[in-house]
Amino acid sequence: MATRVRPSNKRCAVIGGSGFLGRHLVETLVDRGYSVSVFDIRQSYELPGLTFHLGDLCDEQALLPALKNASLVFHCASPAPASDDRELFERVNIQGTRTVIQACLEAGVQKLVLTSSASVVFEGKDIKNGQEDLPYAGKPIDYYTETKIEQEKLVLQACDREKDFLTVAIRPHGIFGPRDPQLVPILVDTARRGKMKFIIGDGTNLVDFTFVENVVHGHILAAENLRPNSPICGKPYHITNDEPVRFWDFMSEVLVALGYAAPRFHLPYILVYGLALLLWLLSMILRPVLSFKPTFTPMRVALAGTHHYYSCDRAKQDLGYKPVVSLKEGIQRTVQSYPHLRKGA
Ligand SMILES: NC(=O)c1ccc[n+]([C@@H]2O[C@H](COP(=O)([O-])OP(=O)(O)OC[C@H]3O[C@@H](n4cnc5c(N)ncnc54)[C@H](O)[C@@H]3O)[C@@H](O)[C@H]2O)c1
Ligand SMILES: CC(C)CCC[C@@H](C)[C@H]1CC[C@H]2C3=C(CC[C@]12C)[C@@]1(C)CC[C@H](O)[C@@H](C(=O)O)[C@@H]1CC3
Repeated sequence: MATRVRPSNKRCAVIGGSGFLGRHLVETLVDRGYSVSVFDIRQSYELPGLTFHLGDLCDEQALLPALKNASLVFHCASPAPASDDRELFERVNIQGTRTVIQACLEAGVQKLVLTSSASVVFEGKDIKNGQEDLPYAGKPIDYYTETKIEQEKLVLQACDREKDFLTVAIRPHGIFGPRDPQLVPILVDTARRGKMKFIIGDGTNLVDFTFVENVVHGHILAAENLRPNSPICGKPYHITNDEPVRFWDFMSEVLVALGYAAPRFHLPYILVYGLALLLWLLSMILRPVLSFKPTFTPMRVALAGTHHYYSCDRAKQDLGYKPVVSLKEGIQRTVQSYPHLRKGA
């Protein structure tokens, strides 16, 4: 009779390990002596001793070899928010997450750490020092957020001590850092096209931007504290830099450090939001004949013109979390990592 090998608790799998956050997570896990296997639809780098498994997370048979002998799985894969593709989000974030849970149970995985998002409670209205007990957004601002909500519910509800399967969700907000494909590149592209002259609203709205290494730190603490008797089982945790900053100050600091002018002229929030909504509707109606992607989507305008910052007190208390890199240092390290995005480069 075959005996079931108890997976080593230093053996883990990272689903989405080729992505921005996933790769930072993988590198830190390897540094800390974990044996890591990466599952992704693409391979974006190589590291000695790392095993890559290429496949779609919606395919359980493709997933199983990557989870073999792993006691811990991090799920940080998602289609990019900018794709705005409802069918893709539903397939990957909802159906795919069901498949991930099923595959974990089949492979005997004991812990699943999901990368969720603080946006699961954001409806485009101000959130100041939001706690984890805020209700999920009743009217999510886009399909990405809508499916992140369902994904988080699936993972947290799957937590089952009887089955020896424990889950936890990390909700980061506004991740930035070296190799980010989103925040700084989109900002610079907008500036290069001369569209970063305006501040949406009065410019005093506070938001969280979180340096990627702090997000990684939160994930690893969650994994290491996930035990049958721990209070973190089945719960979500905000992970932020714990330094809310004015959205437009952050944007200006990054732009100026890369050689671009900071935005100066104010435009009323409601006007820009209305225009963004109109453009988005037009792009939907014209989709069959003309494809264009507006820079100022309703989601980006809402994020640029409202307060959205979150308390990470629960993570401090239950996980012993404390940011390891300050906002100032995070911005410096990020800017230095993008020489090709400097003005004139
Ligand atoms: N970037 C942020 O500001 C931010 C903030 C909060 C939460 N998050 C969450 O963090 C996670 C990682 O985000 P990121 O910014 O690193 O994104 P990313 O696009 O850099 O990484 C996502 C990875 O998932 C992979 N992937 C997508 N679909 C897949 C599929 N069907 N099968 C296998 N792999 C697939 C991609 O190839 C990619 O490597 C996501 O779950 C995202 O929702 C991101
Ligand atoms: C065109 C300008 C007005 C703004 C240019 C910068 C934006 C591209 C970013 C500013 C805030 C960012 C952000 C996200 C994407 C990029 C921005 C809109 C997320 C929506 C990405 C997905 C995450 O889950 C969200 C989160 O909860 O952290 C991000 C929120 C901030």
